[in-house]
Amino acid sequence: MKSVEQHVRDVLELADPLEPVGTGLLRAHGSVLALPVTSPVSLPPFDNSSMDGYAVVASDVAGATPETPVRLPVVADIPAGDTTTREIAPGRCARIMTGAPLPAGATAVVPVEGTDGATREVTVTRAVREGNAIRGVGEDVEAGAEVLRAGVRLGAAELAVLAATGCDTVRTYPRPRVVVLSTGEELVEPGQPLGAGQIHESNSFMLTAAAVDTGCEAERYGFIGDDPATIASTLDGVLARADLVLTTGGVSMGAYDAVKEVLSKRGTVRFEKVAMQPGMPQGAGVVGDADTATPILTLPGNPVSSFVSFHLFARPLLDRMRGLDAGPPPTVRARLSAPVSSPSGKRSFLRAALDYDSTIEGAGYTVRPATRQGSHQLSALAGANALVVVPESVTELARGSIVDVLTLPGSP
Ligand SMILES: Nc1nc2c(c(=O)[nH]1)N[C@H]1C(S)=C(S)[C@@H](COP(=O)(O)OP(=O)(O)OC[C@H]3O[C@@H](n4cnc5c(N)ncnc54)[C@H](O)[C@@H]3O)O[C@H]1N2
Ligand code: MOO
Repeated sequence: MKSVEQHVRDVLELADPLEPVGTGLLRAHGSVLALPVTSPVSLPPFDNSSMDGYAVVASDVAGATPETPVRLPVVADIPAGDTTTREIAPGRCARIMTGAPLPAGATAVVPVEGTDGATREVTVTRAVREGNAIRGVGEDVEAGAEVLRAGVRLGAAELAVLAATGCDTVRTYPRPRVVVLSTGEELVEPGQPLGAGQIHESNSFMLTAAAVDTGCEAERYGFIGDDPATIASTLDGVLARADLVLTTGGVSMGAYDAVKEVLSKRGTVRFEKVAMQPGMPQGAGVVGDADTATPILTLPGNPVSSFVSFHLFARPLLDRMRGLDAGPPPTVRARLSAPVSSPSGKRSFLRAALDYDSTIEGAGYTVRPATRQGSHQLSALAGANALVVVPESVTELARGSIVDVLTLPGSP
């Protein structure tokens, strides 16, 4: 059987990072920056006050106390946004608001709490040092400096720094467009009654959500039956609007495993058994014309198998497409709170709840494996935030063993 690592390598060969595009800031939220951004302006762009108060010459108020107040005439009133060029001479002051430009000649700001707040002649009762409550030009960012490097994921803070430097468009890797298509004659749309032998379709909801969580634009095509001609024409129809197609079902050894039948005759998809549990039957390749070939991963139909396959194979590929490092899934070491078993020769990915435990000496993680580990058992998947990895050569692990754990969205 093929190793998990080899299958990851083969999947990552299926696509390069997508061609970067220019995008407005909010549209770029969550995307990855393709080029570094330098600031054309200094931040702050001008010396300004960090407090509401009075711009003064610091030496004028050096001796100010409640017992020995200093009185200064107020020659100007400067709100934030004031565009007038202003200046104060020694012995005078200007009332100034937070964010307002510091008048020339001023060397400090006395907060309003250190004064009587008067508007014609102010009484200052607190001495301040030179530079007090002044935010100097460029003390945050100097004009020409790099503010974000290529490869950064744009979150709230990154969008703020971009906007602050006046940047309204950035070059980012587009979000991969993922189309999710499930197959199976037994499937029924949720909300509809079940007939004999039928189950409600769930994989396409799960994978569409997982793709969105991975920073993609995902389309739930829904599901179709096992008719090869319908599968072929449906795939042809979605290729043009997908950077990655994910299918589920129809890839094992069954007599009606139609995805395998259809894709064995077109594209480069190879169907293989990967030495893992769950998720053994996998297909990966590209379909469509050479210049527009679209990667496709055919994931197994069992819901838990499909979920685990997404995190091990689809997520790294999607990360690569959107400009991130497609490294191994994030992993922590944790202490098992219950014994587990695993088939020999396969790497198990057991659904589990990971907790950060500050009572452990030196602090650390504990991980509680779910009791229902069947690849059809969605109830245990729903409570899981991690996957315990049991190596191929290990069949039993005792409670208390230290194990590798893949973290999933929502893990501590
Ligand atoms: N003789 C063998 N049988 C099976 C093998 C094998 O090696 N030899 N492998 C087993 C393993 S492991 C898996 S995993 C499954 C994979 O099967 P398929 O990918 O062909 O998937 P299906 O047979 O279509 O469905 C499997 C299972 O999952 C349910 N299912 C399918 N699609 C959905 C969906 N969209 N939403 C919810 N549930 C779905 C389906 O009803 C089946 O119960 O094969 C084993 N068999
Ligand atoms: O590999 Mo299947 O995914 O065990 O259930």
